[in-house]
Amino acid sequence: IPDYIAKIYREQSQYPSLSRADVGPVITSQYGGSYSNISTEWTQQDLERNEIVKFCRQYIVFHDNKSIVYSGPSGNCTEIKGELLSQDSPSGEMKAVMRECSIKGEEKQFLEIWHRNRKIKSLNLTELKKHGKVYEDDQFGCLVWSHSETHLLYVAEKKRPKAESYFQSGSESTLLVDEDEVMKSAKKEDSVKGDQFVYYEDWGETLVTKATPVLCILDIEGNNVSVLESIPDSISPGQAFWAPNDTGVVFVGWWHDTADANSFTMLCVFLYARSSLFYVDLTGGKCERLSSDSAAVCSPRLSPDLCRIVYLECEVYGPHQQCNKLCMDLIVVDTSTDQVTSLTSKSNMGSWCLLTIHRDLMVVSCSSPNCPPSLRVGFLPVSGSEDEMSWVTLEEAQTQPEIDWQILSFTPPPEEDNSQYPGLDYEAILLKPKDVTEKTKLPLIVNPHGGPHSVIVAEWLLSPAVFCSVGFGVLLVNYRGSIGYGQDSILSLPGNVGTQDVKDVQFAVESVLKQGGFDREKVVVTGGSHGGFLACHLIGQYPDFYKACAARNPVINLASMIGSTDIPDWCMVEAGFDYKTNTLLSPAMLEQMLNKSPIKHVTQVKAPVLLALGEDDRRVPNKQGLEYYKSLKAFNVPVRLLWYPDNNHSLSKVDAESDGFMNIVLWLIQHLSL
Ligand SMILES: CSCC[C@H](NC=O)C(=O)N[C@@H](CO)C(=O)O
Repeated sequence: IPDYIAKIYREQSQYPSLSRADVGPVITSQYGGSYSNISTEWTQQDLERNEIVKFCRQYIVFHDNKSIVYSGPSGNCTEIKGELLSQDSPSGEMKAVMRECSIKGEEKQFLEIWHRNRKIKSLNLTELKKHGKVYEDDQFGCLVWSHSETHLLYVAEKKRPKAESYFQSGSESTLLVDEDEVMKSAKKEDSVKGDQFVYYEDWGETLVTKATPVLCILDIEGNNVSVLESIPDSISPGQAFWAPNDTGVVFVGWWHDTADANSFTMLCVFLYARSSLFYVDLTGGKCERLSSDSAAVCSPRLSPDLCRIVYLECEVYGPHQQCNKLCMDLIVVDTSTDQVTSLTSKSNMGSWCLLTIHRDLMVVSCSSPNCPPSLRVGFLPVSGSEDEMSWVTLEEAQTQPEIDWQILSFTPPPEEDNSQYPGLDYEAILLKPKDVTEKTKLPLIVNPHGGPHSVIVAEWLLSPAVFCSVGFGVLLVNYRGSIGYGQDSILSLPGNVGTQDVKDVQFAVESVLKQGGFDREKVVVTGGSHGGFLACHLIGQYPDFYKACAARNPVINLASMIGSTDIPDWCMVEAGFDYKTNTLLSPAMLEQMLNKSPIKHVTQVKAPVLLALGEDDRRVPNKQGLEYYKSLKAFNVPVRLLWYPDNNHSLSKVDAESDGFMNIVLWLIQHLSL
């Protein structure tokens, strides 16, 4: 059995995901036709190399600016190695690449400029020592060409003064005997004694080692990098772009509490903290705030007519991922009328993701739980004709015939309605193996997502697809509090975690069992993070119902986690309190946190538990899972612990993800006696 399942996992993991698409400028060919080049980036697990590989493929799309006349690939796939960031220039003539490579065992970062078929510049940023490592993450990182194509804007770690010990050999000035030596030493880099072991607070999970971002500009012609000095120390900049005419730069600035603005050890930083849009004028150096100073903003974009900035805004702290994100469907927002229209209402594809739009030419990735991602292009129809939207497929994907899926809706029973936010429904996605006989009663895996304010959309999902291919039904529950169902749904959950979400999942499972087709004696639960919190709650609150459980980095005890997670605000908000950085926890607050935690029900647990923990998890520190492991052992519940070194909260390194999957499926099979 394990070999058979591993074979299916290997096959299904070979479907790549689209991570990016760029549309080049419209080119008129010598025969009069117009075309655009589209470059796409994909990712795929490479089980042999134990890496997620990134590759690119180009396509050519002939069009008349309204519809597509002809399209197709213009080459094969090429693997991308060492690229941290890349960006084509607006004219399409040049490309900038931020590259990391190892030279004689030392990691170096280069900024390369490519022109047509050659590399015309390769600037060793590490040697230049103007700043620390470049930020390549989605939160702060950017690489943006100026409109004039003469400058590049990016974010990097602020240069830190060299730190040395008071006792470092040669550091004592008395050892310098002649004056020349004293002069030479003064010219050496400034160093700070005694700061070698000072703790630098960073931005937490997935942003470790990133503490103090600065905006940097490369003057391409002059080979000169300058760090923008006029941004106040109390603001960490990111997500930047050039203002029209390149006279300034717009960016998101995260405010942080500064104890000492000149030291690097002052931050009280969570990405969910207050942030505003800023403009820094490059001629006079003035930095001004453009948006409110009491909200959180992100994802600013300059409109194509260069007249407006579009960005997302939400309240500071409160539930993470509260209503400020468009997802689930591809929609058009008419900014003059506020009307929202679906472009994909006629499609049976579960999920549409807009990768880019350039002069109304859209590039999308679409997929379903039974169909891996395919690449499509199409022109945005004129307002009112959204129904006529027509898509051209550039890269087709095969529907998996053995998987059936549907979206289910649930209305909580009256006693579970939330009196403050009444009348909220929720949904779940059910995957079932196709072609099973009427009499077959399938085992069911229940999987609530994490967050809790996130969502499982009806897209291609590797693990559920493999579970289904080997004979399990999979129920993915978007309980009340999931995103995509409005702010009321999100707000209904904080203060009610461990009850409302648990009951929503249980009600969904009971409803599915009533429909028939599943074996009531073979129901198991899996989940990661807050999904792991729910899985552990469910086996504690319904001890005879679930026959096995598998949890990735689960939240076990809010009271013991608040002091060690990188997002303590999460613990307070989800437990039902307002968050302030200077709140002192009282015994009553800690008691409320404990009461809402799965550890409260540990003595009831009967289901065997598989725990998968990341050694470097900063979000839900592995001590949480260890606390549960020790308690389960103390109460003689079968438990197995998988420990993944060099892995953080997501356990998404290829070996961890594939090993985790195999261990989970075999654990469930073993404890269901399948
Ligand atoms: C203190 S972390 C609480 C759980 C975590 N929430 C936010 O980061 C979580 O559930 N994460 C989910 C989804 O983001 C996960 O799957 O890791």
